Amino acid sequence: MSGGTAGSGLAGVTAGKTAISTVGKEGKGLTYRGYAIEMLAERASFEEVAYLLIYGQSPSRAQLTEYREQLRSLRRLPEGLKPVLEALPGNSHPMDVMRTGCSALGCLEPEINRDQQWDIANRLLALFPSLLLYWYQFHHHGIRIETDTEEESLAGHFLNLLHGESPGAIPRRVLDASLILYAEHEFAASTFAARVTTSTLSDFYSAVTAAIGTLRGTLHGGANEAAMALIERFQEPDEAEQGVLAALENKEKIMGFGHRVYKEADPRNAIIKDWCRQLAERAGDSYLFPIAERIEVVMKREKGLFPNLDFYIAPAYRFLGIPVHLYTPLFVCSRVAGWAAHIMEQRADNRLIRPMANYIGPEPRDFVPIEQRG
Ligand SMILES: CC(=O)SCCNC(=O)CCNC(=O)[C@H](O)C(C)(C)COP(=O)(O)OP(=O)(O)OC[C@H]1O[C@@H](n2cnc3c(N)ncnc32)[C@H](O)[C@@H]1OP(=O)(O)O
Ligand SMILES: O=C([O-])CC(=O)C(=O)O
Repeated sequence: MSGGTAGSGLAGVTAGKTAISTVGKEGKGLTYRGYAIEMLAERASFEEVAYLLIYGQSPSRAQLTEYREQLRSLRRLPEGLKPVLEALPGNSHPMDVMRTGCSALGCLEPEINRDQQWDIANRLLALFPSLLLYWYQFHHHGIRIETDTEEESLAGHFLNLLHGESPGAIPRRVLDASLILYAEHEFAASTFAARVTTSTLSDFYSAVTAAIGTLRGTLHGGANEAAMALIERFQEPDEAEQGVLAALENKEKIMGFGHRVYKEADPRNAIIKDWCRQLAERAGDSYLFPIAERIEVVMKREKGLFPNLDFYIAPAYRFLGIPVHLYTPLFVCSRVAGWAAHIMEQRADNRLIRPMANYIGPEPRDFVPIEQRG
């Protein structure tokens, strides 16, 4: 883009190279390190995918066993973090808790040299569910939980800390699949924020903290909570249809629909929708899933728009008994794997990311000192 102005919001601009994933490339859909998302979501585990993203190759069986063990050993909160989490208000948005918790960890366990980057990535991956649920249980139920469980997977660990018991196979599997779907997405806004921060030679925690703050907004990761808020407004599909038509008439955005890169469909949607349908059947649900499906039909008919990953993940998480304000933090718990891979990739071939702006302000003019102004 030399000379001209990039499209608004950098739409359509290629801003760098990556070997981590492809998004919306013709014939390639969504791949992590060359593997199709459909195969990963069906056949792999989240830990396997995190390893693939962070280390650049699939683990052997022995490596995966060792990696799971390593992550399990990193779940305990540092003592210094507990008072910080306890001091935060109970009515904070949990994304603010994630952002502050990550930043505080950067003070408690700072990155002194680059060789630590793999350890820090794994520590964040292992610790984020503990951090979030320690704060949540302390403020919402008045208890100080132990954050190391015997659960093998992050999904099982999260549900165990949330519900206080080991989850069943289906909830564990669905949450695991959703984490695989959330793990990585090329130069999404939060990842780009992490790369910009990294490009100044800043530390790992600063890059992840910037990414968390960027994910929080409803045009990005915050859309999953906003989608649930929309779906919950309605009691049945006809009401949802009328409500969505009225919102569109008002030029409101329907969260969980559309995408900057995908033009016809988000390949992750079919996978999460299928899991959501299964959970609805298990729960004997007769309204959440039909309402969501009606909204999908209306959005296709009225706007030609399709659901992105954030839409059906919302009712799926509801069926898993996850409070709505923990949806975007769960996105963090997974995406930190992708962010970590991008931070490392940026560091390996770094140049300061610093574009230019087209100036549209006033022409040069004389400055009038304050005492001479009216
Ligand atoms: C995991 C993720 O982060 S996926 C993204 C999650 N975010 C959301 O679901 C938020 C809702 N979706 C959106 O706001 C957008 O589709 C985005 C932000 C994802 C992509 O945005 P952009 O590529 O900038 O598209 P933009 O916002 O310009 O939309 C293009 C047109 O489609 C419309 N449109 C796009 N998405 C929506 C939507 N969800 N609801 C209603 N209209 C929409 C816009 O109003 C605009 O219409 P216009 O040309 O008549 O003004
Ligand atoms: O790629 C994007 O812009 C947003 C997205 O779907 C993701 O981060 O998963």
